[in-house]
Amino acid sequence: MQMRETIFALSSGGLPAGVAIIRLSGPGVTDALAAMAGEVPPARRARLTDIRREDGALLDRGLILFFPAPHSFTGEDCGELHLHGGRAVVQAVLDLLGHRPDFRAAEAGEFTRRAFLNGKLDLTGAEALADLIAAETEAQHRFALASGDVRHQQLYAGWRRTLIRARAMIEAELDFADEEDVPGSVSGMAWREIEDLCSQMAKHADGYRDAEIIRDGFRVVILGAPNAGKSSLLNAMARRDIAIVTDEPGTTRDVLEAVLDIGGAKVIVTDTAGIRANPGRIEAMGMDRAMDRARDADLILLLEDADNPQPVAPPENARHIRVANKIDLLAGRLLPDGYDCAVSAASGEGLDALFSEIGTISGTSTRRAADLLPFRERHVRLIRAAIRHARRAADMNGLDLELRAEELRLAADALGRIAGTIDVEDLLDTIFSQFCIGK
Ligand SMILES: Nc1nc2c(ncn2[C@@H]2O[C@H](COP(=O)(O)OP(=O)(O)OP(=O)(O)O)[C@@H](O)[C@H]2O)c(=O)[nH]1
Ligand SMILES: [K+]
Ligand SMILES: [Mg+2]
Repeated sequence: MQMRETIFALSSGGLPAGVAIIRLSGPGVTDALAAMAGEVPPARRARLTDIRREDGALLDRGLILFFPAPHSFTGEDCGELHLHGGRAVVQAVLDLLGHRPDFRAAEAGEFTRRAFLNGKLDLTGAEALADLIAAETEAQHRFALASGDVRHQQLYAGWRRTLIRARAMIEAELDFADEEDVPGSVSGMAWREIEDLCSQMAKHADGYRDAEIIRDGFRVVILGAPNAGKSSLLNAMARRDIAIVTDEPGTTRDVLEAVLDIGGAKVIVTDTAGIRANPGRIEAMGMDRAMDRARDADLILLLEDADNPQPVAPPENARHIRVANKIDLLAGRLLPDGYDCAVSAASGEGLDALFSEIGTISGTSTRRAADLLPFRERHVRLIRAAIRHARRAADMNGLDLELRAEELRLAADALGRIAGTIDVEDLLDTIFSQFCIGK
């Protein structure tokens, strides 16, 4: 796809910086490079050169690179200017580019959007790239790389081919026979294959919860009676004073969060209001919030004062471990049975063991970071739609073959939308606007 306008942007981070990289893409790249550097450098070779305005004024001395179409990120002619990362240097070069005819500043994600339109990557590839740029933890980093892996595209494309092939077989049968679906016929085989495919797709879609945990974080909620030391524990885990700690029961009313990196995985720890019988009115509101968070948690730490245990019941079916706090107060006395971990939020004792316990439990999800998991809700929705149509087709035994073929077409189309093979125009703005400028 040939665009008329050449786009440019500062693609490196904030200024000032050691080096700033300005990226260009579009039909005007060669002219712009020649005008600024005297000549276009050989393809894909960095050249150190003076960068000058039309009137000959020197703006900087830096590296320029030229990536001729189609072997570039966007598939168009692309250029890069590696400048000294001063604000005035960069501004002068951006101004110069902005004054060229048919040049304009790129919008967020526009380079990647052009790459998609030119077939350099599919939609899942673009989404994985956005995740790679956003990745902060080691698990998110590994996950984004796995998501962008060609095996991911092949998996969905393979499923789609199976559906298209099955439909072709059924349509062939339509052409040759008027009678109903005969067991042992060609389409009988196709139906078994569709059933297998549906279970495979369902299993894949179920992995989305793990994907969410890797991307958005594993949610740990501290729950317990007033004064168990919940806020103290949050502060100790985060090594910062996030929550107010006092010896007054009922200090915490709101939910407070800390985002931690435990063993390379993102973990969100939440402190909540203490739970007790006969609370005051405001306290009761805090308790409601606490229980809401606990219901949504991936893991609840049921915290008790080891010296004065007041157990609190977790929400039904919620995954939880029992943690004893204030073990420094036991002074030689034995800890009662039934705790999974014992800590002192005051001294820090036992925190490492608690972290490693949380790491073990969250690890069942984060260890899957290198697996092929659906990594966007959009994908899961489309996979589930594909399963629905394919199952409908398979279950319509004895029914109109034409209707069944149509359901298979709908199933294949749903999968095609994941990669952006078919009608995605409406999606593009949503997906590409999530990028930063210059990508
Ligand atoms: N000795 C000792 N005292 C602790 C420990 N952890 C917390 N405390 C004390 O226990 C009291 C209550 O601590 P908080 O962290 O406010 O307890 P909380 O569970 O958040 O209380 P609420 O927000 O009121 O529900 C404070 O006086 C803390 O200093 C501990 O490990 N050892
Ligand atoms: K308190
Ligand atoms: Mg508190």
